[in-house]
Formats: sequence, structure tokens, C-alpha cells
Amino acid sequence: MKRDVGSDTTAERLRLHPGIQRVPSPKLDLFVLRDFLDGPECAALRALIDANRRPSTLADDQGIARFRTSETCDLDPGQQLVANIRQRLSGLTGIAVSHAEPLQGQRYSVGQEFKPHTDTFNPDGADYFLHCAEAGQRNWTAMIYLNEPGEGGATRFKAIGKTIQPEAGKLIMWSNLLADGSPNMATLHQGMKVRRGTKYVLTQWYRQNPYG
Ligand SMILES: O=C(O)CCC(=O)C(=O)O
Ligand SMILES: [Fe+2]
Repeated sequence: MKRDVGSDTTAERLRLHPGIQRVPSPKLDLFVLRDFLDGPECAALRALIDANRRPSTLADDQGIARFRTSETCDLDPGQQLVANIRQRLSGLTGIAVSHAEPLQGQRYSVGQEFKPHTDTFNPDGADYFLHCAEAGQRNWTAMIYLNEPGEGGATRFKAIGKTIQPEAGKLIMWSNLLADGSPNMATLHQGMKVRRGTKYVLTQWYRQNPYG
């Protein structure tokens, strides 16, 4: 099948992984793997996020009010569970841990959301050089749901008409770039408003070059 996304060793590797599903779309490589984390791991991570959170920020602020209203936790890479998850993700993707940004937790309570965005830095943005000079773009995103909120909180990829429901332990991964290295706008996605309960996720962004 001809695709207009670039061939990518990570995508090829994920395709071959047992149990992984590729969301059928010619526009982007998006994969879903259930039960990547078990129940006790999810619970331990939710507790870490609850204990150490701050208002979420935007790396590429577009000045839109209430764009990302969640809270973020910077997880300690020295923590055994955190280091272990980063290693496991690296084994799955074939992307070295040295290319990973620090692992983060995100927490959304009722009414909180992350409006439609891409995870890449805008090449025309004021801070592009600052963010990308050394480490390059965010070429892959891995996100893991740590629970199911009571209602709402799905992740919607509106350019491909796909909505992914939170499920404890479920990993989703996608490639952010086109073959020429430019941002793939079909990766536009949003964390929809939580309507009941609390939503917890992990986010791991990967860079083209070693990070930090
Ligand atoms: O919470 C979600 O479902 C999406 C989160 C997200 O897009 C991000 O953290 O970059
Ligand atoms: Fe995102």
C-alpha cells in the first residue's frame, strides 16, 4: 500500500510487534498496544502524579487562553519504576532512551482539557531554534493511559476521524513527522474535556537527536 508518510524504522518495528494495532490511515502512523502497564504500575504512577504536580505549560505557546488546563508532573528518572518504563518503551520502539525527554505525567480533573495541537514545534515559531537547535524535533510521541475517567477525556485525532478511549495501561504511539522531516499536520490531536472523575496519562516525547 502506498502511504504518504515516510518509511521509518520505528514504524516498521511497531508493525511487527505482537498484539499491536495500527490505526488504519494513509495519513499517519498511529499504533495502539493494550496492557503495556499493569494495574499496580498504573496505581503507583497515579500516586506519584498526585504527590508532585504543577500547572501544565505549553512549549510552543500560541496565546490561546485555556488551551491546556491540566496539571503536569515531572517524573524522577532516578525512580526505579520510571527508569523501567523508559527502558521498556525504548525496547519496544528501538529509540534510545538518550533521545527521550523526561517522562511526564498529566492529570486532568473535571472540565480540564488540552485543545487540538501537534506535539511538534512550529518551524515558523519564535522559539523554534531554542527548542530544536540541539535535540531536533519531536519525531515520536508515546502516551500511556493510567486509568479510565468516569466520563470524557478521550484523545481525538480529528484529521483522521479517530477517537481513542482511555483504558488503564493502554499505550498509544505516533510519528509526528513527514518523510521530509516537517511536522505532519494529520497528527493534530486533543485531550478532550474530562466530564466526570480524573484522568491520568504518561507522555514520553522523543527527539531526532540525543536530548539534554
Ligand atoms: O491527554 C490526552 O489525551 C492528550 C495529551 C497530549 O496530547 C499531550 O500531552 O501532548
Ligand atoms: Fe499532544
